[in-house]
Amino acid sequence: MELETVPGVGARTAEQLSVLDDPERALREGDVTTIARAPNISEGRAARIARNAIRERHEDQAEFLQTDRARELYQSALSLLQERAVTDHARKHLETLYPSTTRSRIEEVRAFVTEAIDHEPGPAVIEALSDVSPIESPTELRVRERCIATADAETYARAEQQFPALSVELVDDARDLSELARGYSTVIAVDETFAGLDLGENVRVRPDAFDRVDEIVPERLLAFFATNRDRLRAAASVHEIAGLDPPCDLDTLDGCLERLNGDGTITGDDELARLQRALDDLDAAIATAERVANDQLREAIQERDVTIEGADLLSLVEQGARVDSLLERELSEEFTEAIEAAREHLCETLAVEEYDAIAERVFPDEPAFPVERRPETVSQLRSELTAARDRRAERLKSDLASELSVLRDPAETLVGRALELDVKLAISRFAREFDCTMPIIDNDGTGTNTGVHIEGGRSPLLDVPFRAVEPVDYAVEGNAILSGVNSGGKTSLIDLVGFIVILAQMGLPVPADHVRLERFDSLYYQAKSQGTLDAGAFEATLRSFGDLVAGTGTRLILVDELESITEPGASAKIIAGILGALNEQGATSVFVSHLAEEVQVAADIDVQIDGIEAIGLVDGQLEVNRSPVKGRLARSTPELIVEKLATADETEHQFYERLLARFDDPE
Ligand SMILES: Nc1ncnc2c1ncn2[C@@H]1O[C@H](COP(=O)(O)OP(=O)(O)OP(=O)(O)O)[C@@H](O)[C@H]1O
Repeated sequence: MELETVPGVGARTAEQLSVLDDPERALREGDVTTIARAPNISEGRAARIARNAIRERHEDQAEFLQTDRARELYQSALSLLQERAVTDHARKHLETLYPSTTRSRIEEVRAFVTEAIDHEPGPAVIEALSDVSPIESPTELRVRERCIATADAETYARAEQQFPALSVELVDDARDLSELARGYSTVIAVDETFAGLDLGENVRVRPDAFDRVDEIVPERLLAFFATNRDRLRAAASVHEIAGLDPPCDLDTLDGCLERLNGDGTITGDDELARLQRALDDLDAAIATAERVANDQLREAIQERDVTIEGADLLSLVEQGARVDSLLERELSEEFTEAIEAAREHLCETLAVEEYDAIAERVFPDEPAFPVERRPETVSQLRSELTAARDRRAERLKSDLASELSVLRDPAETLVGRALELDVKLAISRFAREFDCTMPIIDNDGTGTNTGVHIEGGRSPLLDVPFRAVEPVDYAVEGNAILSGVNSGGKTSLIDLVGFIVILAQMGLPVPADHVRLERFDSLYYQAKSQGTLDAGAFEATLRSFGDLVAGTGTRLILVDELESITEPGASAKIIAGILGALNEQGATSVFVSHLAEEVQVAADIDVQIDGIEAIGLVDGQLEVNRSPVKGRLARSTPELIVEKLATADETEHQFYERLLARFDDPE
């Protein structure tokens, strides 16, 4: 059962969802597994609840964003937020924000946002966030040197479940147990019945093992912290830099992580390091010890004049003695010294004085030249060192795991909060960079249609740098036609209206000084057609308006130059008809049109006309007042140019004046 196809929900399968009790929160968090764990919800039910919540959310969103252009505007809003997030997790999480038609949902996000925009998005936090990523579960591990033993079949099944990293062995009796101990460095006997028996050095009776999983298999917890070491450190520094309240003592956490290698082994312990080094250097140290002894002996032999009486020599030869006995007789002192030197060298270079008894056996007192190690005692030394190292490592792991066990949940919270801060900072940066304010969303149910009122709105969607965007004021209540000079900013204005309404219903701040609006049930935005539509496409467009006027609920309708789809005369009649129907429904609409007058003439109702006016021509360029003037039909660009020619000192100015008069009185 895959949930990962749904944007905003973490890439998890239902199998991985152990529990799920709050799908709304899960959606907000962007990851169904981060929600509170309630033990009595089955995976199947959890997945069902999640799917329903996701479906509802999509239906909500699909209902609100009625057209491609409306969906594009939502995507733009999302992208502007996502560009300001540092982590993939936050980008995904931001996708869980959507324009909702539900008041409670909008208010819930607004509460989150209000807190979010208080956070200062300083460069140091942003930098620290780049190393944070969601907690990862380490791969399943197997510990081979330890096993669980029980004589009870039920306990066996339970142990198999609770100790997946260990082998679980069924034994008959204590003898079996001792037998088993030969194959493992530690056997954990979990039955009470084994308590008090003498079971050998490496058998431990732990009836409490089930309550102390982390102590019995510290590797599991250590692997978790080792896998997440870097992101935990990054999340900790995010907390420090941003001044967040950490869920645990960060110095303690850091101290623990300091003692852990990336592969889950222990580091920074002198004793463990000493034993490990001794093991690593064992062969080399023995070879050098041999050399030390032999060099010393060689030198001693060279320096000595050995005088041996013929009779002694004969007796020795007759006894079949080799040169060793000669050495023993003649150079015993030197030999003892050389052997001593070898042992000392061995113990010193390995720094394992406590093993000097074994060192004595590696280089025994029996004279020989050259001096050579005793291989069987070398391997004994090696196993003793290995056992000592393993015991030490195990103790350290166990100690560290017991310190870390209380940090397991805080660790998840730590990373979770850092990631959440990334989401908040993305919103905060958006709000700060685009000078946003929280819009006022009027309560519904009052029967009044507030429409949309924007003061000082600045669109981040324009192709000019944000600082160069001229603020616009615009209010629409009921239905209006927006007229205006070419390139005056009509399309940009209805984009801004749609964009602000989408942000507001997502629960987000809007790029304006002041915005007041009603909560709409849907946004219908018909973008400008690229040219005249063929009969089929024209019919489809008309049908969509048919559905629109037949629909219910509070609607915001934005339409850009519908006249471009067909002939001007027919267009004016159609627009007038649609406006009449929408008026009856109490919808809010803005129709951008160059046919404002024609529509007004064709309409049965009083249609408000607003105009984006050119103030004049500067160096052949139109100077425009981007805020529409209410109730005024804007003069067109051609009119302005004719006016300029008529008023200028042109020889043909009478001709231009006559042209201009036609604009004043089209009849
Ligand atoms: N508020 C503004 N501040 C700065 N520049 C703006 C603003 N509004 C629009 N513009 C600039 O004017 C250009 C034209 O705007 P827009 O396409 O919205 O005009 P229009 O009136 O719809 O044009 P047309 O009549 O050709 O459809 C934009 O690309 C943008 O560069």
